[in-house]
Formats: sequence, structure tokens, C-alpha cells
Amino acid sequence: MDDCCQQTPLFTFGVIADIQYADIDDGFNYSKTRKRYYRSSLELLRNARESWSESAVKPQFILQLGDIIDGFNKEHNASQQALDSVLRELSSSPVEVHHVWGNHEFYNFSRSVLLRSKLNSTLHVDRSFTGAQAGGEIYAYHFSPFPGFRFVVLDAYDVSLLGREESSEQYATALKLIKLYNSNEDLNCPPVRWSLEQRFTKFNGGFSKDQLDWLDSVLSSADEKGEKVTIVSHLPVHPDSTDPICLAWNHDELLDIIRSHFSVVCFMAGHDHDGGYTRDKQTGVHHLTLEGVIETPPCSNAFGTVSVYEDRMVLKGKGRITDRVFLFP
Ligand SMILES: Nc1ncnc2c1ncn2[C@@H]1O[C@H](COP(=O)(O)OP(=O)(O)O)[C@@H](O)[C@H]1O
Repeated sequence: MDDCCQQTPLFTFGVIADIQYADIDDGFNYSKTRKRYYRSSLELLRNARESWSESAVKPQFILQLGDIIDGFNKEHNASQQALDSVLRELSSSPVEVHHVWGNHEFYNFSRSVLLRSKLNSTLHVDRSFTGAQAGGEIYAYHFSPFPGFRFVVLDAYDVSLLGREESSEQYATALKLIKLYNSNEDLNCPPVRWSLEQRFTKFNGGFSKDQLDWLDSVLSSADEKGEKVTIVSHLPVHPDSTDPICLAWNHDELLDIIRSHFSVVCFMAGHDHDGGYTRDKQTGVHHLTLEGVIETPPCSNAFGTVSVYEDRMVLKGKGRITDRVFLFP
């Protein structure tokens, strides 16, 4: 690392993904290739929170990249209890948390319940979001924690079979789309094994035209102001930053928007518990997929602290999170 990292950062923030806490014994992912540590994930969250609390430069905020509790809580009637446990852990330090929504949020709660819950950060963080939200039932908003820097939280399940009433127009639209690619009876089962079309599963989703238009206008305004924008979403959008089975349905449309605005410097996601990273060749935008807490052994960790400077962001990872430098394009 060069001299930059000896300087005091403008601000720092924490990142953590796929905690998927449940008070149940360890298990495995669907294909039985990765162990899942459901109880230990709360301890790993505690490690992250303690490390952030004790750090010399306190993070200004935390980005929780989605899937904070596991879908298994629903069948144990323990959704609210599990959510209370992780939120209690997070709230034992005063730093504000920006929650992203993933598929496991929708296994536990409906969209309307989530919109009224503590996982709707627009209701609970200590700043005004007037005019900053996408509107309607879309959980997307932006905030500026420091002059010249903006963060956009996206709703990757805006078009989805999850969280929508089966009788709703949105459900019908999502069903029509997924069925164009996936003819399996079980829509969680991917339609193909190797191509990008694997992503058309029920555990993924996409961004509506309303949300894409909103993002486009937020980024146009950021371009004009000369801001540096980091976008966060549960689902990754760059095929080289993840296993393609984890990509957002219309990842290509989202990428096109990012590529048409020079303000974007970084895109952060969760969902793929093995993590990933690429730098987009066309724009130099960094695409980080953060390794998931749930598949991290109790002896390790999975969180990071990002220090932001004028010309770069520096990720200091703990446990299996790799240190990285994101030079601004
Ligand atoms: N290949 C697959 N075929 C059928 N169902 C699957 C497949 N992969 C995952 N699922 C199911 O999809 C849901 C979400 O999978 P899960 O592994 O819990 O997601 P995540 O990776 O977000 O934790 C679960 O109900 C799981 O059983």
C-alpha cells in the first residue's frame, strides 16, 4: 500500500453480507458443497460490530448487503425473533446501518411488512431522505455521507416472484419473464447449467423500468455535481464478479446505465457467498461481491472496512475478505 493509506481518510464505512442468522444447527447449501453456520453467524456479526466500535476511525455507517436472517426462520416461526437478535447486535453500537434486501428477507416477510420494518433504512437512519427515494413500493434510495460522495441502495427484487402477492400485477409480470427462460416446474431450479441464463431462477429478481429510470436520473444529477457514486444491491450485475447463477435477471440493463454515467466508481453486492471481483474493462468501475458470513467458519470472519480518499477507496478485509484498493476511474 502506498502513502495514501497513511493519510486520514475522508470517511470510512463497514460492509457485511449474507449473515443469514437462524437459531438452528449447521447445515449445507442446496448442492451440499458449502457448510452453513447458522448460529455462529451471529457471533461473526458481533466480531464485526466490536471491531468497528474499537477502530481508531469509527465507520460513519454500515452497509448490510442483504439476507440478514435465513429463510429457515419462517418454518420455525422465528422470523421476528431472529431479526430482533441481529438488529439488537447491530444497535449495540450507535453507527447507522443501511440495510439492503435479499431473497431471504422475502422468505421471512412480505414486501409491505418490510417497508414498515426496521429493515427499511429510510425510516430509521438519522437523515432526511426527502426526494431521495425511488417511490412506490420500490425500496431504493440514495444518500450522501460526505460532500462529493453518494451511495445508492437498489432493490434487486423489485421484479420478482418473492415478496409480491400472487394476485398482483407485479407478480404476473415477473412470472411471465421468468417463464420465457425457465420451463422447470420448480422455478428455483436453474433452466440451464452453463450459460448466463442460469440466473432466471425464483431466488433472483430484477429492476423495474421505474427503478432503472430513477437510477438514471440520480446518476445524471451526480454526474453534473461531479460526485463519486457507489451502488449497492443484493444481486451482482457484472458477469465477471460472480457465479452467473447469482446475477440479477436484467443485470445487462443495469450495467448499461452504469456505463453511461461517469460518476459511478463502485458496485457492491452479496448473494454469491464465495464472493468475487472484477474491474469493468469499459469503464474502470469496480464490481465487488462480498463473501457471505453464513458460509464462513466460526474460526474466521467475513466483514470489511472501507476507507475513502479523494482518489480511491481502500477495503481492509477481515477473515476471508481480501484487502483491495479501488482506484477511482
Ligand atoms: N439448484 C437448485 N435447484 C432447486 N432449488 C434450489 C437450487 N438452488 C437453490 N434452491 C432453493 O432456492 C432457495 C434459495 O436457495 P438458498 O441457497 O437458500 O439461497 P441463498 O444462496 O440466497 O442462501 C432454497 O429454497 C433452495 O432450496
